[in-house]
Amino acid sequence: MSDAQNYPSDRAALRAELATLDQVPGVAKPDPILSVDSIVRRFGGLQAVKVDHLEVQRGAITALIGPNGAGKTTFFNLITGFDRPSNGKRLIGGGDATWTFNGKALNRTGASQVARSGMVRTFQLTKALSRMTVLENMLIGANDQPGENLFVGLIKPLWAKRERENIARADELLARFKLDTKRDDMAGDLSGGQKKLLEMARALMSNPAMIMLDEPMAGVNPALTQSLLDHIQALRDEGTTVLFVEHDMHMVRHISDWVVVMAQGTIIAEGEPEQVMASEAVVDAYLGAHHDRDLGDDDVLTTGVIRAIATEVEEETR
Ligand SMILES: Nc1ncnc2c1ncn2[C@@H]1O[C@H](COP(=O)(O)OP(=O)(O)OP(=O)(O)O)[C@@H](O)[C@H]1O
Repeated sequence: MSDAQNYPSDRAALRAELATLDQVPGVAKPDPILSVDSIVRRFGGLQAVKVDHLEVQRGAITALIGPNGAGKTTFFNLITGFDRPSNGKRLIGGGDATWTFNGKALNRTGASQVARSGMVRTFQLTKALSRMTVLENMLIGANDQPGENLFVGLIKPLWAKRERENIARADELLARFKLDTKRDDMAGDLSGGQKKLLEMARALMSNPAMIMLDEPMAGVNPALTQSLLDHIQALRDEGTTVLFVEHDMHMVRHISDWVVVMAQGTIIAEGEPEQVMASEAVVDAYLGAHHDRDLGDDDVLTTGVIRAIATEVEEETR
């Protein structure tokens, strides 16, 4: 995590810095790793995304929340090169959508190049390749697979060394995510939660500066919830920037340094978790679609409860 020295690794210092910002949509960040301008995506007559300006703070955990259909996944798809803006410069007569990551313009960049530039993502529905082993899935995540570079691919000692390094990195990550005992199992045999962990571990194979997680908690049983939270916080502590979409408000409250709220394609609020989630506009926008959601009640699933369940299950499966 090469950028770690460039920003405060101490969470309190980072949050204190963020607390000084105006809590308004599009507010400038002290050290943005991602900066997005004027991005629009229409599907027929529907304007799914219209973001005028957004900056994501380097080294922070930023949550992107909003009701179903707010445009969160579409926004992820756009900035990671899996979709193109309706006002992209690539299009004839296109407009002015621009976004830069680590100072590099990405609006003309395809998905694989975006990943190479250090911004990797996971998907709402896990994309573990079920007929490949867990280790093989991990190796797909490496940026520099031997077969990808013709020169390296032709010279056996070079690719053999690269392959060994990639396997070592995969084993290290599998151990970290407690998937090492599953290394040679088919990915299709993993539980839903383990597939989420595998996807996150695979995304880390390329040592990204920023990881984007689309609903990391969806389909994860409570036993693995704390483990996922711990992993995400550990990433931030090591200097990786995290941007995640999530409907689980407990998770958002517990681990985010900053929260961005989307509704009907636009950013309607951003700020510190406690303040944003208490704001009337956000509660209105959110509860409009989620009458059953409580943005503030932490009584039911406290971190302590989750941790206790996680420990129990871990002991059982050992
Ligand atoms: N490929 C597509 N074709 C047509 N409409 C689409 C397409 N992708 C998304 N949309 C529409 O764009 C809007 C935004 O969808 P998107 O999936 O980005 O929302 P979201 O905030 O991620 O929702 P959720 O929280 O349910 O995942 C929705 O109205 C959706 O139906």
